[in-house]
Amino acid sequence: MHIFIINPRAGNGRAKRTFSKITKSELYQNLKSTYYFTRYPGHAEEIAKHVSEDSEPEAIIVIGGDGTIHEVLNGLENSSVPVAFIPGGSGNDFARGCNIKGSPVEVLHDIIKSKKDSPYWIGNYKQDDMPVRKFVNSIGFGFDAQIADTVNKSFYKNIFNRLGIGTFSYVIALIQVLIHFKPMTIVVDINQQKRKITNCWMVTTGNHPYYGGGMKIMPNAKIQPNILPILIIQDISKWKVLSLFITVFIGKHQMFKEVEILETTGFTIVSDQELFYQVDGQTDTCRTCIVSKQEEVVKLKGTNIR
Ligand SMILES: Nc1ncnc2c1ncn2[C@@H]1O[C@H](COP(=O)(O)OP(=O)(O)OP(=O)(O)O)[C@@H](O)[C@H]1O
Repeated sequence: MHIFIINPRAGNGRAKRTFSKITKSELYQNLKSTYYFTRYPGHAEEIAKHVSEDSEPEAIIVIGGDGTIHEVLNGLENSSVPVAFIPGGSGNDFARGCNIKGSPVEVLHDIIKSKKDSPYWIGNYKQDDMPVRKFVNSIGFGFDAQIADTVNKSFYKNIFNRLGIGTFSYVIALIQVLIHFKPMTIVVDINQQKRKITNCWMVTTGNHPYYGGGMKIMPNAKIQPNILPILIIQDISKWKVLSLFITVFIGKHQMFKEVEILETTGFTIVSDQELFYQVDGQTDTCRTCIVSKQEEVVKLKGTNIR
């Protein structure tokens, strides 16, 4: 039995339309399957928990965006259940990172016909005294989190998404945040060494290179066990931040001397003040956060991970 979880709100209804196209295919009609539409934020997590606890589905097929796959992988109770993803969101960085390409029916074909699952190493994060959760794409603290928050609350996100230029929202939000942003002072424990970073703009890590709808923020990140690259930006002028973010799209921002990328197995970030963070595009605040790579793999179906 294949189980579809569809977020009808993802991509302004794109996921719903994608599922509707799929249901018309012979491939779907010959498949033993059932489906669930999510009804509210957090529902995909509940559905994934329930179906992976109570049964052994052949695969859970997610149709949505990064927020939906984030919820499903956080709800997954049984890591032997394979998961597959058909992009239907607005940013779709997870699909980009896993090299999932083609029309929805082609992607479904790859999922159903693939003989081998690909391992995917997700990350864990633990904010303050909250339970450990998982991040699928990236987690970032500071400037990028404030941009994500501004985009999520903006009136223009849906307009640009509908026009197919969703990344433009990030450019506008970047300028809005840039005007008021105050760099932070944090302590980061990386590779058993504590560093106090003053005038810090952002600290970000990811399981693959992409975020913000295609920005290659972690150019060297690979889908791999144990290693988490960490990117730190500090002591940079506001004008330089603008030019830096232009180069992020082609992954060349490493050439700025204010950008540092280190390899870690995990890190802890501590701040005296509430710290904005984004995880897979959703935002919140915390004072401390422990970030690491999860040892247990997620089994992915239908990807072309290189
Ligand atoms: N029925 C629903 N009504 C409102 N929100 C929902 C519903 N179902 C799920 N959600 C929420 O929708 C949010 C956005 O979903 P998702 O991130 O998958 O789409 P997106 O934002 O369009 O894509 P991306 O993150 O790739 O840019 C999720 O955080 C999820 O909690």
